Amino acid sequence: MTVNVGVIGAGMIGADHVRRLSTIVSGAQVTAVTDIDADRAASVAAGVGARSLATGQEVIDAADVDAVLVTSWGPAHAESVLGAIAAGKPVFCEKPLATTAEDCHKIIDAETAHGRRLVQVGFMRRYDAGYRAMKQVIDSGEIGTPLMVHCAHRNPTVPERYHSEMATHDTAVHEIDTVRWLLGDEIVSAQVLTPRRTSHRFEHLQDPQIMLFETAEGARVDVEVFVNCQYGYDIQCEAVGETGTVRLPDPAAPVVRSAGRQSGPVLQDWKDRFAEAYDVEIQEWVDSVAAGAVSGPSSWDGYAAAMICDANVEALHTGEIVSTGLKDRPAFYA
Ligand SMILES: NC(=O)C1=CN([C@@H]2O[C@H](COP(=O)(O)OP(=O)(O)OC[C@H]3O[C@@H](n4cnc5c(N)ncnc54)[C@H](O)[C@@H]3O)[C@@H](O)[C@H]2O)C=CC1
Ligand SMILES: O=C1[C@@H](O)[C@H](O)[C@@H](O)[C@H](O)[C@H]1O
Repeated sequence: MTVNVGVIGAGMIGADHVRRLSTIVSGAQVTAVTDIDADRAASVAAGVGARSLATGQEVIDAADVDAVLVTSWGPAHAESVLGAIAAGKPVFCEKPLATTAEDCHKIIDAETAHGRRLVQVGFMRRYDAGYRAMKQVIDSGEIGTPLMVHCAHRNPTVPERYHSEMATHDTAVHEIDTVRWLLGDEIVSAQVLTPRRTSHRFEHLQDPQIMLFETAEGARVDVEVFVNCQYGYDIQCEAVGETGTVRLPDPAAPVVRSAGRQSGPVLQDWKDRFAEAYDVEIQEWVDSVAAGAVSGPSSWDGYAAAMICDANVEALHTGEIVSTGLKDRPAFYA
């Protein structure tokens, strides 16, 4: 079976997923594309022989669209996801699921009323080979009960429009989801420490930030977000258990020994770091749609991330330890 995909939002990652669906992923084709920038939609659609349509609703309703991929701006996500659920069509939504926890909850309610899962959220690190290998080690019990996780998310620079809250919503949101998934545990509180600021930043930005989370089972998680580190895109993660540790491997790269020095490259762009993870993520989504059983990060995971991000932003502004207020995961999302 070929899954016909309709795409809402043909910007940077939308166009990249269209390319991926057309040239890398098997069992899928892009049949319709929309964007509020009609020229962009037309150009991306033409590149893969798809139709360009005027609105997201037209894409959702199209007879030749079996499943919907939402890659518009965050504030527009909820409307498209709710539209897809109303049409009974599987929908892959790039993070965030919605920009408010309230909208995430509307999606949970609509999906639950529909009676089976339709939504997958684009937390692609769960598809990265290194993180998957880490999870296998943790789940095997080899390092004992996890006690701590140390993470770092460093970008070389960010543009002026990036502000302090984005360190949570745009950046640490990946660690928030990844740690919940790695540990199979929920984050119950958040605190943010604000070190001396780097001079390599726009004046309005608190950079770096150290985020401290506690899980329901009592593990402690620290996430360093440093988005003007200058030297590269660097993602680090180490879980410490009662009897051992496991560390995320760095991407494979040649080690050069020359002129009395040993050196190797550091990636500069997150698109390169997670390129393979995106491929696997979209392939597994297509396969799950074809099999009629959507899996992967769920609406509940999107909601939990939104709640934890909100608590973290409050913690940034107040300096307090803030409870995430998350209730138990509903059986529907077990
Ligand atoms: N999982 C990941 O690692 C990443 C996820 N993202 C997420 O993907 C989403 C898109 O990000 P980018 O591609 O970087 O942004 P972008 O600005 O390059 O593209 C967004 C596109 O959506 C279009 N758009 C906005 N509202 C629309 C609507 N109501 N209907 C149709 N089109 C609409 C815009 O015109 C634009 O072309 C964001 O939610 C972002 O957080 C982005 C980068 C990486
Ligand atoms: O979502 C993303 C970007 O918005 C963000 O800026 C990067 O640091 C992330 O790693 C990437 O996955």
